[in-house]
Amino acid sequence: MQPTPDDEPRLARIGWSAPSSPQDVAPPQFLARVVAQHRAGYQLHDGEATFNAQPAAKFLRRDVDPVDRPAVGDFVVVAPASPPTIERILPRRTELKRGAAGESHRRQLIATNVDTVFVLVGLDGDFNPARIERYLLLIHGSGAVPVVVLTKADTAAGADTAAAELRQRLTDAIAVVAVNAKSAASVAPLLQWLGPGHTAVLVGSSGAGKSTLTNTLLGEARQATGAVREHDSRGRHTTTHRALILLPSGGCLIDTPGMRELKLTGDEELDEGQFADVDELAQSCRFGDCTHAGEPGCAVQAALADGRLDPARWQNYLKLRDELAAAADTLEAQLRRKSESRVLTKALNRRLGEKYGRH
Ligand SMILES: Nc1nc2c(ncn2[C@@H]2O[C@H](COP(=O)(O)OP(=O)(O)OP(=O)(O)O)[C@@H](O)[C@H]2O)c(=O)[nH]1
Ligand SMILES: [Zn+2]
Repeated sequence: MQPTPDDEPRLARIGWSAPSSPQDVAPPQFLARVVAQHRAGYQLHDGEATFNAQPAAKFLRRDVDPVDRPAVGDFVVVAPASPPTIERILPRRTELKRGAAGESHRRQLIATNVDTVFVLVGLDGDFNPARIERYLLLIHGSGAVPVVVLTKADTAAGADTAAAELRQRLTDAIAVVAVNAKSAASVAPLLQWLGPGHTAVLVGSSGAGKSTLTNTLLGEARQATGAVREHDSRGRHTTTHRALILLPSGGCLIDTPGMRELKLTGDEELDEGQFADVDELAQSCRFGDCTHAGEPGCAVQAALADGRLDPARWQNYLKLRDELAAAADTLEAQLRRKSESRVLTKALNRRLGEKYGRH
């Protein structure tokens, strides 16, 4: 059974848009959205209120891949037990991932069913086109649409030039909007990505204006006042607040701490959309494995020579490729260290076994 028409407005508030295939939700089970994940369980929103829920036992089995567990943004089928229990995850429209911090090499899901990722960059000291391209790379493949939002356009000198330069550097498919994040009129162009049934996230470094923009979109200063500084069990600060923000425009924003720290994992590939022209050139080189470093019949060098390819753009492509390669190397080194430490442990156990007769 599909959600009844009565449910639609309620679900639209939490970013629900009609699924491509019918979802059977048999009452008393109901649909809700994961808005936060805590050590102790999940926080869900049913379009009217938030409540705590537990995952069904099947999600906790050790052999379940973490990406197959409920994540922030998921629409889930809930059984109204005490506590309410997440029984099923509905198919995801999009998946945003990042490299896991620390030991693990696994990629972590940051959020699902996100339609738009606003990449916030201040037009002040923060402005760094290369970092913007890294963000775009991360978003590429997630299914979400990136929009670059240049904040502080009201204070920065040369804002127009910077925006124009960035537009030239990026593919036309990526929107670049310069705003004063404090002004409702100035951020109005962003509302086209924030209508009913739409979900967006804000990413960008500290001070880029994420809270400011959120407040302006809300029309009230709720983000700062709603945030509470808490100590978790390891004594670290964690900011807890509502992770799913329902906007007056009908859309919603997901804001989780993890979202704010997107980073490269080495798994990403160069965005074909972003460098379609370069890829096309590279494909017409005489040698399939052309390194474009001076081989005969190199289409890239030819295009550089006759001005069809901008040298800055080519440098940029190379730099990004190197960064990706470096990230991939780091990943590989991590994996190697892990397997080496396993081998060392085995050797140590063997020596202990020989010395003390243990096996
Ligand atoms: N004039 C102007 N100031 C802005 C704009 N955007 C942000 N600011 C200011 O920049 C500072 C940082 O903005 P925040 O919204 O706190 O930045 P944030 O991205 O939420 O930062 P974190 O919470 O550390 O991640 C604040 O003092 C804002 O008032 C803008 O478009 N114009
Ligand atoms: Zn070549």
